[in-house]
Amino acid sequence: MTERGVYTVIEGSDGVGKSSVVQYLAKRNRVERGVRTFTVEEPDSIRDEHGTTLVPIAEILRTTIKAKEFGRSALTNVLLFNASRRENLLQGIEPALAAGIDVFGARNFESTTVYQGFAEGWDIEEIWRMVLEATSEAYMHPDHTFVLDLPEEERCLRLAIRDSKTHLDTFESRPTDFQVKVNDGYRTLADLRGYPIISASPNIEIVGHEIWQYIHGQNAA
Ligand SMILES: Nc1ncnc2c1ncn2[C@@H]1O[C@H](COP(=O)(O)OP(=O)(O)O)[C@@H](O)[C@H]1O
Ligand SMILES: Cc1cn([C@H]2C[C@H](O)[C@@H](COP(=O)(O)OP(=O)(O)O)O2)c(=O)[nH]c1=O
Repeated sequence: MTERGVYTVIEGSDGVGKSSVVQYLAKRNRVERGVRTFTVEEPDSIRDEHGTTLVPIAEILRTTIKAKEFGRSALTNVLLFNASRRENLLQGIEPALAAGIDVFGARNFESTTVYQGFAEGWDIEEIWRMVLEATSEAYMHPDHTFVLDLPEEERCLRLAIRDSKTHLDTFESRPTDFQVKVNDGYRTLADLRGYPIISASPNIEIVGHEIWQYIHGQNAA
């Protein structure tokens, strides 16, 4: 019987380095361990090792979600994110894990908890109930979850550099008090659920290696 793949999630605010860490870990997993590895950066589609989109509807939903010209309530955001992750799970993540493919993901239901719950004020219990209805216990309990943490000034600097050529999306353009709730929300959630909080300040090799050691070393999370 094929051994099930390992699902690892990196969480944290916009611009802390989730995507960079996911790409670092996926590459290292392929090169050092020779394991087939996919990546998913919610709310985008899961992608294979060539960067090919496996769930086109998730990619389409992401465009709608990020369009700040379309006003919407917190509940609509919960529904949109859950629609995207349901299809990603059913068409991409679950079949990959069942086939023995490892999956590294940026964001999971903690993002909805923090952004739509702690920051936008939608009921947390209700969010968890709705995520579970759209997904599964396995989705809500990945093998590993890590939260990246970065001082607010460093985070803003990274976002400014990354997005200098593009425009800020629906969530990135929220006012500072929204962002404070997001940052605090991640720390609260990590404490509550026992997720390791990783400092995202050092360079990507150091941040990525620390998480790699958690996964494969003695500090297994
Ligand atoms: N450890 C790091 N040190 C310096 N810059 C980083 C580091 N990690 C990511 N970056 C840069 O910061 C920006 C945001 O990183 P990204 O991975 O896109 O964050 P996220 O996925 O959390 O939004 C990118 O320009 C990226 O190259
Ligand atoms: C998955 C998810 C994302 N979001 C937000 C966080 C981001 O601001 C935005 C996705 O933007 P994206 O650019 O894909 O992520 P990032 O900025 O981390 O690279 O959607 C939620 O509000 N709730 C959710 O459940």
